[in-house]
Amino acid sequence: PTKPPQDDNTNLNACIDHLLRILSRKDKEGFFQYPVTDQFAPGYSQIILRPMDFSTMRKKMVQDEYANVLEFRSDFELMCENAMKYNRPDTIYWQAAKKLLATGSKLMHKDKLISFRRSVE
Ligand SMILES: CC(=O)c1cc(-c2ccccn2)c2ncccn12
Repeated sequence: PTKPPQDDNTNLNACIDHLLRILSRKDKEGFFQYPVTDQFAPGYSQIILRPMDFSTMRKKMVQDEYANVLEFRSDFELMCENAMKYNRPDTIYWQAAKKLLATGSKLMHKDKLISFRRSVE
């Protein structure tokens, strides 16, 4: 008999947890693990209106706030884009964000997500 469909987020959260582990492991300096504070980054909260970081993504996952992987990917892209907006291109933060974004785009490429989705159905 086929497995009954799990209407909870078990499969989705397992997939997001897997992606979170891979992506946050790339952030060796720990720049993206927690919310950026104004004391580290003067004026940050005035410039970046939608802050995002790995700990917030994990919290959203646990609270079942992601309906699919694309919503998770949007938060990941927002986190990288925030860093490339607030910081100048010659900073370690900007360069780390660009590198991380490239890794995430390859990992969560649309075609990959479609074939993965078909494999778990
Ligand atoms: C991600 C980011 O923009 C960032 C992280 C940090 C950060 C993250 C952890 C410890 C210290 N700084 C930061 N500091 C100054 C300016 C920007 N940042």
